[in-house]
Amino acid sequence: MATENGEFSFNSSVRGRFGLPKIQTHKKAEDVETNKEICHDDSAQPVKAQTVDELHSLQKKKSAPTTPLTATQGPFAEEDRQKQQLQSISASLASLTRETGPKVVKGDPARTAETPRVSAVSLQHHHFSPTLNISDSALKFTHILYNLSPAELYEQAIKYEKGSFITSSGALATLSGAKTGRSPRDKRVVKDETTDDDLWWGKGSPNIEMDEHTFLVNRERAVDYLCSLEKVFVNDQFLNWDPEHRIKVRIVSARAYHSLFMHNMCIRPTPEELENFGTPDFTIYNAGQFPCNRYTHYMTSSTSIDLNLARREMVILGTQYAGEMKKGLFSVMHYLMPKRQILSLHSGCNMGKDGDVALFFGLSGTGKTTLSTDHNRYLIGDDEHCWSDNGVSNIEGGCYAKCVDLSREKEPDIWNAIKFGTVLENVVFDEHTREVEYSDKSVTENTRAAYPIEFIPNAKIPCVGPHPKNVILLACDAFGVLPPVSKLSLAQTMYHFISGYTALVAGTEDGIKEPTATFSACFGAAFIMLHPTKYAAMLAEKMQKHGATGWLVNTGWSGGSYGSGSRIKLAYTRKIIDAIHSGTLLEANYTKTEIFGLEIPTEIEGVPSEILDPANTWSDKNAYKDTLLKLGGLFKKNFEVFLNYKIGADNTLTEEILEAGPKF
Ligand SMILES: Nc1ncnc2c1ncn2[C@@H]1O[C@H](COP(=O)(O)OP(=O)(O)O)[C@@H](O)[C@H]1O
Ligand SMILES: C=C(OP(=O)(O)O)C(=O)O
Ligand SMILES: [Ca+2]
Ligand SMILES: [Mn+2]
Repeated sequence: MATENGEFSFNSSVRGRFGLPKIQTHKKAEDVETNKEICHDDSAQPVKAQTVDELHSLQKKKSAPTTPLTATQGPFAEEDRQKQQLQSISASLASLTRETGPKVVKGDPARTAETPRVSAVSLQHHHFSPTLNISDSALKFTHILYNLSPAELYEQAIKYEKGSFITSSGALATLSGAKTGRSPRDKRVVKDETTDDDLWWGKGSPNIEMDEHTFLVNRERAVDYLCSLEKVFVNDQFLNWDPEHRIKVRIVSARAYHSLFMHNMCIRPTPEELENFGTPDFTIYNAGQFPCNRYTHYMTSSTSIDLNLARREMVILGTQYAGEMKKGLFSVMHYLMPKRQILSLHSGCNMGKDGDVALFFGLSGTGKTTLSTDHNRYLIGDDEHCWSDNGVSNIEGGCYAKCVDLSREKEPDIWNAIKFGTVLENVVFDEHTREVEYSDKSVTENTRAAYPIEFIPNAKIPCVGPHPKNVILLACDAFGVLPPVSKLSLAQTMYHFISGYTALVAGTEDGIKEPTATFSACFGAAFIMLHPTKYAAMLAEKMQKHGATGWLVNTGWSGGSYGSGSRIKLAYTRKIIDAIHSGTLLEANYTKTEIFGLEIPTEIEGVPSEILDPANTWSDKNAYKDTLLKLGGLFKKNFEVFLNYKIGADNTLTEEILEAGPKF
């Protein structure tokens, strides 16, 4: 019987009639003699604690210092280092109008009694006159949760962030709030003397200008918001596995979800690397819960993602979608790397047992993550890479997979990566068993899993490889007229790279919708900073130099457009990709398609031959021709803006590229 306070007890009258016999507690004579009055439950030693607090303190061991102190460093070296680290963080969080950075202290404010505290540190601008007004925020402490471990971040998320739960496989389910995808129209880039000349501005460009002053207004808003909190998360991590071109990034955020996401997505420093981290090369201020002020110049919504290349800072206001941080840093790399003659790529990348590397370009949802994650190959990365004279390197330390309709059978490696440490965004799960229902789109269709790359069993660590042999352009063609695979000439590869086509179907719920074509230069116009032809010229030069072959793979529809046809089976696409990797497709027989002039193979092992030419798969031949012409027209129209550009130093290549588009 349950009592009022939930305990369970027997009714005494019931016990009287049906209960167990009473336990006899008479002392035996021998026990009294040997002084064993107490009845022991077990023979183990009792704990060495007098209080519960003392007992709890026994549970946690202090992390061992990683770098042994040398004699010359002296006993205070560790304290000095900690102080320097906190000073650097206080400098990052300093208001630009007041005299000091915030007083920062390491550790969880809820556990100050048990956290070994380094004395509070704040950055002093000694050159400022002391008459400058001190604000209330300068009188309080901001607790810094610095590079916490996944376990610590789980605890923070579950304790303080609504919508955080552990799923049955051990992943951390989170909600990203009102925004469940990126907000490209809310991106702003500071236009100053340097960027005015360097960057791509105007029609088609993702770089919408803002001035330095407005950036500082938003930066101050974010910093004041973050410093007003009791605690903020700070991640110090790296980008780019190429040690020569590694970038140090600091992410300041207000949510454990954001900190764990970036822990997974950026390269994680070793404890030694962290000790010598020093000053970051780039800093993100993520104040996503707090909106921007729409009375501010250049603001057209309550969301603003602001990039200032001169200050090497990014400010996020009004969106908690975590992908904004990783793709924001990607934009930065699209500026920094080409300056060093390194090509930055919106592509997945993997490598065969023999060292053959393939790149997978494509817009969101076309299959970069799915197809670069291949059980028979080494994964170098799923989304962002650099191609330098040394070969390829992943920019990131993790993967960000779409989870909608995820199945263990079709994508076992991604399925198995969703375990303890993985951030699962916006998924729906059973409230009791915490089994995730991947087909449920109640929150969003863009459900995601972010996990460290080593969660994929055949990840190549370090994530670098030799020069690519195959460059695969992925298009999810919802019109259903592009062939499942075509072999491209260099000029065709450039034409399709600059076009960056895909066609997705917006809103899959009510009724059949027309597919809408998207053209996104370099398969990532939202992230490039220079004119598309700059990246195209570098890609052409590298492909030529290293003898890479270009391919166009349609991961979208076959046998009709969205609504009448069906999506090409993932198993078939995998067979096509296998044939590209093995080199057998290069040796196949080819025929040429009309309009687009694409070379299509007549046979591929494991793929029904009749689907290789889309003309065969449509029952209504007139509808096929009309749709093909329609898509060709869209390509032509999109390319008009590129007609007056030269690609690289070679005039003939430019002419060939213009010739490589659809003809009718
Ligand atoms: N034939 C196919 N090829 C590739 N992906 C497919 C195919 N059919 C269905 N899909 C699904 O399309 C989605 C591709 O998304 P993803 O790999 O995350 O794209 P990206 O990384 O380019 O954004 C996955 O959910 C995958 O299961
Ligand atoms: C995170 C993203 O990348 P992708 O969809 O290419 O995986 C995104 O575009 O928001
Ligand atoms: Ca993308
Ligand atoms: Mn992806």
